[in-house]
Amino acid sequence: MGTYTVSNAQNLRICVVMVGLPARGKSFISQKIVRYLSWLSFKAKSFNVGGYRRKGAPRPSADFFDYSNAEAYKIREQAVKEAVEDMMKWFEEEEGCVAILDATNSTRVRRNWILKLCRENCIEPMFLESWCDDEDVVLRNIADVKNSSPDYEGVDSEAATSDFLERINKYKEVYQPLQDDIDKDLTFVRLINVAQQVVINRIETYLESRIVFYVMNLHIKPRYIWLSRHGESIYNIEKKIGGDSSLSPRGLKYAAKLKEMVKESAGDRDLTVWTSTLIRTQETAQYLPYKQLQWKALDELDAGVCDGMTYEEIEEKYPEDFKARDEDKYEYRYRGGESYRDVVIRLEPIIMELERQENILIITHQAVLRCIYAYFMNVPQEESPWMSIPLHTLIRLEPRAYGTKVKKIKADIPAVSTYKERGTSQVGETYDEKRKSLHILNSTSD
Ligand SMILES: Nc1ncnc2c1ncn2[C@@H]1O[C@H](COP(=O)(O)OP(=O)(O)OP(=O)(O)O)[C@@H](O)[C@H]1O
Repeated sequence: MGTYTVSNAQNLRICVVMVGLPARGKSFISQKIVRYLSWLSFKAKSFNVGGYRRKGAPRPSADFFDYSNAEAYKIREQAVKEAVEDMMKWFEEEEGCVAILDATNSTRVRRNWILKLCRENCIEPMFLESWCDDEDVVLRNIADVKNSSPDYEGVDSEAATSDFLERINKYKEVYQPLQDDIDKDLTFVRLINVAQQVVINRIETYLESRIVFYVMNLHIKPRYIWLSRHGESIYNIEKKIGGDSSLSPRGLKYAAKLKEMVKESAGDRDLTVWTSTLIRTQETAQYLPYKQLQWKALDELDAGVCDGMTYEEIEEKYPEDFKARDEDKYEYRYRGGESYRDVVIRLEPIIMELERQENILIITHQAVLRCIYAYFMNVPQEESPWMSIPLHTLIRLEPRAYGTKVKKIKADIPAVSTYKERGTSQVGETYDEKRKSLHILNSTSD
């Protein structure tokens, strides 16, 4: 069943049943939960009923969602049945841990049907309702994602908005929100107007409580997250790993230039700078005129007995370890030090805090940055430790409805490459077409 970073000792299977009117962020929340849990090594998957419905009704108008439309009702029931069937298969065949049933699930009859199926299959049902009566938020959501949905291909945005509002009205006719009294025996969370108010009921397992804590921390305000490695350090030039050395003269130049780069990218936005506790990240942040915070959790992966050595020295002194790390870089733990998995565990509070915050600039180290980047960009574990993240480059992440946009800003100040490919103790890039995906941040596009 794989190794977990947070306990799932009881080998639980959870079905998060989304509830809510259209354009309430159900798919947004579903995808975020899947990304968060996958990053923590839980097998998680979202089953979007809209996607199944599109097979039978690719571009329906609002009338399709009228409950008295018997023909359409059949198609919609078929879609949910197919989604649930696939979900059950996934639990069985792929040993899934958390499935998300992403649909409106707006009536109690529908929810009771799912509840019964879950209980028959030893799956814990957890209802997650997003309730929102803020018309501005709903209109923004429609403009953000619905007008460009495949449902409205070729339809102008005004007509799409008006049809979508009509669709919401059809759902409102039958919608039964979760209620403290009637639903008191269910495990549920209600997010009211994003997370202005959160109601939780019968959350019993640790994993459920992690999910609740995560969704409570989400917000939808536009913001940027900037990531940068520290400037080139003396150890980087000497090809040594770890340590706590100062910046090289070129690294100091980067620190000075970073102030302009951030100013240009952020404009008048206020932001907070997070660094590790190591000298090289603080020297890199020294000219930035923003509030600064140091986090121990942002310190570089601890190389244990290999700290301060070059890769060549490691290969010579610890050949078996050197080989083992190349074979499974995510799991390999340096003697007396850490693995990538260990770093992910200690970064979890950082991710949680990042979700809560607005504009943040993080100045940290190669391995830590790979882990943070992997969370935002959904990079699989087997790839993330091999990503090339060059020195003297500012990365701007912009969280969007269903993903994150990346912009890379190069300082144009030369620096050594600290990238080590599999199977060699030499550092430096040898660009290889076949392994393009591992060099995401070295590609030329933004
Ligand atoms: N808790 C929330 N309440 C309201 N809006 C939210 C919430 N979380 C995210 N959003 C916003 O919802 C939008 C995405 O809507 P999404 O497609 O996820 O809605 P949906 O409820 O899945 O709709 P549908 O039922 O039509 O599939 C994004 O613009 C996002 O900012």
